[in-house]
Amino acid sequence: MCTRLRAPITNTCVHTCVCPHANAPLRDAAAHPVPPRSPQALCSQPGRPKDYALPNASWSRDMLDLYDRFLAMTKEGLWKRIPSYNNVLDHIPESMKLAHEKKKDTRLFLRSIEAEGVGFEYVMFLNSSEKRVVCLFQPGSYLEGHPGFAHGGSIATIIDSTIGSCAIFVAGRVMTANLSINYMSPVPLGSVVLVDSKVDKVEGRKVFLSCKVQSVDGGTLHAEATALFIQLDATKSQKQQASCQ
Ligand SMILES: CCCCC/C=C\C/C=C\C/C=C\C/C=C\CCCC(=O)SCCNC(=O)CCNC(=O)[C@H](O)C(C)(C)COP(=O)(O)OP(=O)(O)OC[C@H]1O[C@@H](n2cnc3c(N)ncnc32)[C@H](O)[C@@H]1OP(=O)(O)O
Repeated sequence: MCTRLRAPITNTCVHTCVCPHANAPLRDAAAHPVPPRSPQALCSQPGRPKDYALPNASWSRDMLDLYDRFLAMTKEGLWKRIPSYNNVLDHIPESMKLAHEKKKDTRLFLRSIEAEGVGFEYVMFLNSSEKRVVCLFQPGSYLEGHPGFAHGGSIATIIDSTIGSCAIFVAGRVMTANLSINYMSPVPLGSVVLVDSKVDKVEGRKVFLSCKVQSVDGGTLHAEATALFIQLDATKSQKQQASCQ
């Protein structure tokens, strides 16, 4: 089942697919052990690229419970799960692709580690009316910085991508012009954090956003960030594209 979602400002349609199987009813975690669930088992759509933003065997109980909570909220219609592929072009509707953009052997940075559970395990949910994207993030063991904790660059990456996805849904194609992060508490590898981003204001092509990275129980503020994204100027980017043909 796919619902077409109109981004409020740029009138872009973004397909968000809510997998019928993934709408599993909320589990009573104590009563039911967590069966390993692979994306293929949950939601494989023939001909579609693999959607990585679905539970897999590496997801902890915290991650699965949080996922179930947000998935339940998608039923009320305010929240939509954002599918996630390993090539950035798979996210862009054909109508928004630039003429020269053809799929090559590239990978979205966050999806560049194929093995489950050792890289960026994450799923994003969009609340279009609040201009907000929340990302459930479980950093894997290959993202280590200080022993046992996620590298600051991996935190910056998940923040940049969450805030960036929020900016995209409000302003279409954007690029990060400025990202400022305060790190308050290190994120343990394997833990689950909520990356909660929102648009604060839009001034012409400038989109100002903010973001907090918190523990699931809300008790720890790991980081907070502000960012400026610039909506790409079609003429400029085409000019740039022409120059690099
Ligand atoms: C499409 C819908 C699909 C739905 C997708 C759904 C989910 C997404 C899923 C997958 C995708 C995954 C991740 C996507 C999310 C995030 C993507 C990551 C984003 C990045 O990782 S991206 C890489 C890092 N990023 C760069 O590599 C940018 C390098 N940079 C430039 O490319 C230019 O710099 C640019 C384009 C930024 C601006 O260039 P430009 O020529 O277009 O605009 P210009 O310079 O005229 O600036 C206009 C006004 O912004 C002000 N301004 C500019 N920069 C400023 C700054 N730093 N501080 C304060 N003010 C600033 C000026 O002062 C002026 O202000 P004013 O108008 O008031 O004078």
